[in-house]
Amino acid sequence: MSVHPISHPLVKHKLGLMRAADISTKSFRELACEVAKLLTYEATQNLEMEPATIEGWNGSPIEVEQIKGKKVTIVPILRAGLGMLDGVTDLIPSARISVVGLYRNEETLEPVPYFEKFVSALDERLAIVIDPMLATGGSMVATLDMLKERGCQQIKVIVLVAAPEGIERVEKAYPDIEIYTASIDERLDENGYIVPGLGDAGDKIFGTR
Ligand SMILES: O=P(O)(O)OC[C@H]1O[C@H](OP(=O)(O)OP(=O)(O)O)[C@H](O)[C@@H]1O
Ligand SMILES: O=c1cc[nH]c(=O)[nH]1
Ligand SMILES: [Mg+2]
Repeated sequence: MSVHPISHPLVKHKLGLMRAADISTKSFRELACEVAKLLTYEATQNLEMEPATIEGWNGSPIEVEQIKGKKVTIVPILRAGLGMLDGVTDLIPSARISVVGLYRNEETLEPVPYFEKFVSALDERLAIVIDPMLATGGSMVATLDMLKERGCQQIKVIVLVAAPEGIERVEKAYPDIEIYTASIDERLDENGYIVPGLGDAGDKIFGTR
């Protein structure tokens, strides 16, 4: 597995703003979307291209490059993953969307599934899983299990913040998966929250704090 911490100044600056204790719901939501967009740009850098011939402005045929017919499904993990969705679809507007609903049991920290709706032909698609937080990694591994069970072969993960513990858990279960993140933070605290982290990303995006 490769982990790609994205150190672009815009990503670092915007993520830094998201860490402020007094950030508003509006700002947190806007920044989550903007950082997601920048990470999507990085995560799609090596998509395969193919040449195509089109009619140019003066009627002459011209050679252009197009993204090779790879179908994409974006997979937000509810709830918090929805806060990144608009940023990703801004760059990949024709992507299909699969949804996975999980919440973390506050005592065991294990993921509890409550919803799933996948698009068809997962075996032919690149899946881009999005969630702001990769903490223990339980929610992400559960989502990757669902995708793999349905035949999905190419998967990328985009998270705003990752804990080393979560990266390790995903790496153990799925060594072939690439993770794009705006930051690898220090550690998890005794309640399974990422430090320094962002706090509860779902609560901040939905205003349920
Ligand atoms: O790596 P893990 O230890 O599994 O923790 C990360 C998960 O926790 C958060 O979701 P939460 O359970 O708070 O649900 P929510 O998005 O509905 O707030 C977050 O958005 C991840 O999905
Ligand atoms: O730090 C964390 C860990 C899990 N879920 C969050 O929203 N934040
Ligand atoms: Mg939450």
